[in-house]
Amino acid sequence: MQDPKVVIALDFDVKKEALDFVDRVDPSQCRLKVGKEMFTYFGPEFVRTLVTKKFDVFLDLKFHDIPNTVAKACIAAADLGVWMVNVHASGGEKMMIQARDGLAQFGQNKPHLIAVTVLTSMDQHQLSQIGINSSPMEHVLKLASLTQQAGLDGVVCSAQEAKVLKQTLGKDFMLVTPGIRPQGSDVGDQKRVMTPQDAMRVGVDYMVIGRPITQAQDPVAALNAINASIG
Ligand SMILES: O=c1ccn([C@@H]2O[C@H](COP(=O)(O)O)[C@@H](O)[C@H]2O)c(=O)[nH]1
Repeated sequence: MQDPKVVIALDFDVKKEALDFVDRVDPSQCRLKVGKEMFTYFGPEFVRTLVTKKFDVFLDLKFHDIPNTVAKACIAAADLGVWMVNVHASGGEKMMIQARDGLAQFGQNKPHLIAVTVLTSMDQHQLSQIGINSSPMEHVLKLASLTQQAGLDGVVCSAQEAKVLKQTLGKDFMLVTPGIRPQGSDVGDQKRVMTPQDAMRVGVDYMVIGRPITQAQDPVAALNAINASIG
Protein backbone atom coordinates (compact mmCIF):
# COMPACT_ATOMS: atom_id res chain seq x y z
CA MET A 1 0.00 0.00 0.00
CA GLN A 2 1.51 3.33 -1.10
CA ASP A 3 -0.24 5.84 1.12
CA PRO A 4 -1.92 4.02 4.04
CA LYS A 5 -5.16 5.73 5.01
CA VAL A 6 -5.50 4.15 8.43
CA VAL A 7 -3.84 5.89 11.36
CA ILE A 8 -3.98 3.54 14.33
CA ALA A 9 -4.64 5.22 17.69
CA LEU A 10 -2.34 3.10 19.85
CA ASP A 11 -3.81 4.14 23.23
CA PHE A 12 -2.18 1.25 25.15
CA ASP A 13 -1.32 1.63 28.84
CA VAL A 14 1.34 -1.10 28.80
CA LYS A 15 4.39 -0.26 26.70
CA LYS A 16 5.26 -3.87 25.90
CA GLU A 17 1.75 -4.54 24.61
CA ALA A 18 2.02 -1.50 22.35
CA LEU A 19 5.43 -2.53 21.03
CA ASP A 20 4.32 -6.15 20.50
CA PHE A 21 1.47 -4.81 18.40
CA VAL A 22 3.74 -2.39 16.50
CA ASP A 23 6.12 -5.26 15.71
CA ARG A 24 3.27 -7.11 14.01
CA VAL A 25 2.40 -4.29 11.61
CA ASP A 26 4.29 -2.52 8.88
CA PRO A 27 4.62 1.17 7.87
CA SER A 28 3.16 0.25 4.48
CA GLN A 29 -0.09 -0.91 6.17
CA CYS A 30 -0.78 1.92 8.59
CA ARG A 31 0.39 5.07 10.29
CA LEU A 32 0.47 5.33 14.09
CA LYS A 33 -0.99 7.88 16.48
CA VAL A 34 0.37 8.60 19.94
CA GLY A 35 -2.04 10.48 22.15
CA LYS A 36 -2.15 11.94 25.62
CA GLU A 37 -2.26 8.63 27.51
CA MET A 38 0.78 7.02 25.92
CA PHE A 39 2.78 10.24 25.81
CA THR A 40 2.12 10.81 29.50
CA TYR A 41 3.12 7.25 30.42
CA PHE A 42 6.03 6.69 28.06
CA GLY A 43 7.17 10.13 26.91
CA PRO A 44 9.09 11.33 23.85
CA GLU A 45 11.33 8.23 23.87
CA PHE A 46 8.37 6.09 22.83
CA VAL A 47 7.65 8.44 19.93
CA ARG A 48 11.31 8.27 18.85
CA THR A 49 11.13 4.47 18.90
CA LEU A 50 8.22 4.49 16.45
CA VAL A 51 9.94 7.04 14.22
CA THR A 52 13.10 4.89 14.21
CA LYS A 53 10.96 1.96 13.06
CA LYS A 54 10.06 4.16 10.06
CA PHE A 55 6.41 4.71 10.96
CA ASP A 56 4.68 7.98 10.17
CA VAL A 57 3.68 9.18 13.64
CA PHE A 58 0.79 11.51 14.37
CA LEU A 59 1.51 13.12 17.76
CA ASP A 60 -2.03 13.86 18.90
CA LEU A 61 -1.50 16.14 21.90
CA LYS A 62 -4.04 18.77 20.78
CA PHE A 63 -2.09 21.76 22.01
CA HIS A 64 -4.32 24.54 23.35
CA ASP A 65 -2.54 27.40 25.13
CA ILE A 66 -1.19 30.87 24.49
CA PRO A 67 0.50 31.33 21.08
CA ASN A 68 4.10 31.30 22.34
CA THR A 69 3.62 28.08 24.34
CA VAL A 70 1.83 26.28 21.53
CA ALA A 71 4.42 27.30 18.94
CA LYS A 72 7.24 26.00 21.16
CA ALA A 73 5.38 22.74 21.82
CA CYS A 74 4.94 22.25 18.05
CA ILE A 75 8.66 22.83 17.56
CA ALA A 76 9.40 20.22 20.25
CA ALA A 77 7.10 17.78 18.41
CA ALA A 78 8.85 18.45 15.11
CA ASP A 79 12.20 17.81 16.80
CA LEU A 80 10.95 14.27 17.50
CA GLY A 81 10.57 13.69 13.76
CA VAL A 82 6.81 13.21 13.75
CA TRP A 83 4.74 13.20 10.56
CA MET A 84 1.81 15.18 11.97
CA VAL A 85 1.06 17.34 15.01
CA ASN A 86 -2.09 19.16 16.09
CA VAL A 87 -3.50 22.09 18.01
CA HIS A 88 -7.05 23.11 18.95
CA ALA A 89 -8.59 25.49 16.40
CA SER A 90 -10.52 27.09 19.27
CA GLY A 91 -7.17 28.44 20.50
CA GLY A 92 -7.69 31.06 17.80
CA GLU A 93 -6.09 32.35 14.62
CA LYS A 94 -3.12 34.04 16.30
CA MET A 95 -2.17 30.84 18.08
CA MET A 96 -2.42 28.79 14.90
CA ILE A 97 -0.38 31.29 12.88
CA GLN A 98 2.38 31.31 15.49
CA ALA A 99 2.43 27.49 15.52
CA ARG A 100 2.66 27.43 11.72
CA ASP A 101 5.44 30.03 11.70
CA GLY A 102 7.34 28.12 14.39
CA LEU A 103 7.44 25.05 12.17
CA ALA A 104 8.73 26.93 9.11
CA GLN A 105 12.34 26.40 10.24
CA PHE A 106 11.96 22.65 9.58
CA GLY A 107 11.62 23.21 5.83
CA GLN A 108 11.03 19.94 3.95
CA ASN A 109 11.02 18.02 7.25
CA LYS A 110 8.15 20.07 8.66
CA PRO A 111 5.35 17.88 10.09
CA HIS A 112 1.79 18.42 8.88
CA LEU A 113 0.09 20.87 11.22
CA ILE A 114 -3.64 20.38 11.65
CA ALA A 115 -6.27 21.69 14.07
CA VAL A 116 -9.01 19.95 16.01
CA THR A 117 -12.43 21.42 15.25
CA VAL A 118 -15.21 19.74 17.28
CA LEU A 119 -14.29 16.50 19.06
CA THR A 120 -15.99 13.49 17.47
CA SER A 121 -17.32 12.53 20.90
CA MET A 122 -19.49 15.68 20.94
CA ASP A 123 -23.03 16.09 19.64
CA GLN A 124 -25.33 19.10 19.43
CA HIS A 125 -26.42 18.78 23.07
CA GLN A 126 -22.84 18.76 24.38
CA LEU A 127 -21.97 21.75 22.20
CA SER A 128 -24.90 23.71 23.62
CA GLN A 129 -23.72 22.86 27.15
CA ILE A 130 -20.52 24.79 26.47
CA GLY A 131 -22.39 27.74 25.04
CA ILE A 132 -22.17 26.92 21.33
CA ASN A 133 -25.60 27.02 19.82
CA SER A 134 -24.74 26.09 16.26
CA SER A 135 -24.86 22.54 14.91
CA PRO A 136 -21.66 20.44 14.92
CA MET A 137 -21.54 20.88 11.11
CA GLU A 138 -21.77 24.69 11.34
CA HIS A 139 -19.20 24.93 14.10
CA VAL A 140 -16.78 22.54 12.39
CA LEU A 141 -17.05 24.61 9.20
CA LYS A 142 -16.42 27.84 11.09
CA LEU A 143 -13.31 26.46 12.84
CA ALA A 144 -12.03 24.72 9.70
CA SER A 145 -12.33 27.97 7.71
CA LEU A 146 -10.37 29.79 10.42
CA THR A 147 -7.75 27.02 10.33
CA GLN A 148 -7.37 27.36 6.58
CA GLN A 149 -7.15 31.13 6.89
CA ALA A 150 -4.29 30.64 9.41
CA GLY A 151 -2.41 28.60 6.81
CA LEU A 152 -2.53 25.17 8.46
CA ASP A 153 -2.62 21.95 6.44
CA GLY A 154 -5.99 20.63 7.55
CA VAL A 155 -8.27 19.68 10.39
CA VAL A 156 -9.46 16.89 12.63
CA CYS A 157 -13.22 16.54 12.18
CA SER A 158 -15.70 13.72 11.86
CA ALA A 159 -16.26 12.01 8.53
CA GLN A 160 -19.84 13.30 8.68
CA GLU A 161 -18.52 16.79 7.88
CA ALA A 162 -16.05 15.69 5.18
CA LYS A 163 -18.21 16.20 2.11
CA VAL A 164 -19.15 19.79 2.97
CA LEU A 165 -15.58 20.65 4.03
CA LYS A 166 -14.07 19.30 0.81
CA GLN A 167 -16.68 21.21 -1.24
CA THR A 168 -16.09 24.44 0.69
CA LEU A 169 -12.36 24.39 1.45
CA GLY A 170 -11.02 22.39 -1.49
CA LYS A 171 -9.57 18.94 -1.97
CA ASP A 172 -6.05 19.80 -0.77
CA PHE A 173 -7.17 20.82 2.71
CA MET A 174 -6.46 17.67 4.71
CA LEU A 175 -9.25 15.95 6.65
CA VAL A 176 -8.24 13.56 9.41
CA THR A 177 -11.19 11.76 10.93
CA PRO A 178 -11.51 9.80 14.17
CA GLY A 179 -14.91 8.33 15.05
CA ILE A 180 -14.50 5.59 12.46
CA ARG A 181 -16.42 2.43 13.23
CA PRO A 182 -16.58 -0.66 11.01
CA GLN A 183 -20.14 -2.01 10.67
CA GLY A 184 -21.23 -3.69 13.91
CA SER A 185 -18.38 -2.46 16.11
CA ASP A 186 -18.94 -0.77 19.45
CA VAL A 187 -19.37 3.01 19.13
CA GLY A 188 -18.22 3.65 22.73
CA ASP A 189 -17.94 7.36 23.56
CA GLN A 190 -17.92 8.48 19.92
CA LYS A 191 -20.98 10.38 18.67
CA ARG A 192 -20.31 11.45 15.08
CA VAL A 193 -19.29 8.16 13.48
CA MET A 194 -18.98 6.61 10.03
CA THR A 195 -17.76 3.31 8.57
CA PRO A 196 -14.34 3.16 6.85
CA GLN A 197 -15.92 2.57 3.43
CA ASP A 198 -18.31 5.52 3.74
CA ALA A 199 -15.52 7.74 5.06
CA MET A 200 -13.43 7.01 1.98
CA ARG A 201 -16.45 7.72 -0.22
CA VAL A 202 -16.95 11.19 1.28
CA GLY A 203 -13.30 12.06 0.73
CA VAL A 204 -11.45 11.84 4.06
CA ASP A 205 -7.68 11.81 3.72
CA TYR A 206 -6.80 9.79 6.82
CA MET A 207 -8.94 7.76 9.21
CA VAL A 208 -7.95 7.49 12.87
CA ILE A 209 -9.02 4.11 14.24
CA GLY A 210 -8.24 2.89 17.74
CA ARG A 211 -10.33 0.41 19.70
CA PRO A 212 -11.93 -1.37 16.72
CA ILE A 213 -8.38 -2.50 15.88
CA THR A 214 -6.43 -2.53 19.14
CA GLN A 215 -9.19 -4.22 21.18
CA ALA A 216 -10.06 -6.76 18.50
CA GLN A 217 -9.31 -10.42 19.22
CA ASP A 218 -6.85 -10.33 16.33
CA PRO A 219 -5.79 -6.68 15.81
CA VAL A 220 -3.70 -7.40 12.71
CA ALA A 221 -6.60 -9.25 11.09
CA ALA A 222 -8.89 -6.32 11.98
CA LEU A 223 -6.48 -3.87 10.31
CA ASN A 224 -6.14 -6.09 7.24
CA ALA A 225 -9.92 -6.37 6.94
CA ILE A 226 -10.32 -2.59 7.09
CA ASN A 227 -7.57 -2.05 4.51
CA ALA A 228 -9.16 -4.64 2.22
CA SER A 229 -12.57 -2.98 2.59
CA ILE A 230 -11.27 0.40 1.46
CA GLY A 231 -8.73 -0.94 -1.06
O1 LIG B 1 -12.12 14.58 17.74
C1 LIG B 1 -11.33 13.69 18.10
C2 LIG B 1 -9.98 13.90 18.20
C3 LIG B 1 -9.16 12.86 18.55
N1 LIG B 1 -9.66 11.63 18.83
C4 LIG B 1 -8.71 10.55 19.17
O2 LIG B 1 -8.81 9.52 18.18
C5 LIG B 1 -8.76 8.23 18.79
C6 LIG B 1 -10.03 7.50 18.49
O3 LIG B 1 -9.97 6.22 19.07
P1 LIG B 1 -11.17 5.17 18.96
O4 LIG B 1 -10.74 4.08 19.91
O5 LIG B 1 -11.22 4.71 17.54
O6 LIG B 1 -12.42 5.84 19.40
C7 LIG B 1 -8.49 8.47 20.27
O7 LIG B 1 -7.11 8.36 20.49
C8 LIG B 1 -8.94 9.90 20.52
O8 LIG B 1 -8.16 10.53 21.50
C9 LIG B 1 -11.00 11.42 18.73
O9 LIG B 1 -11.51 10.30 18.98
N2 LIG B 1 -11.81 12.46 18.35
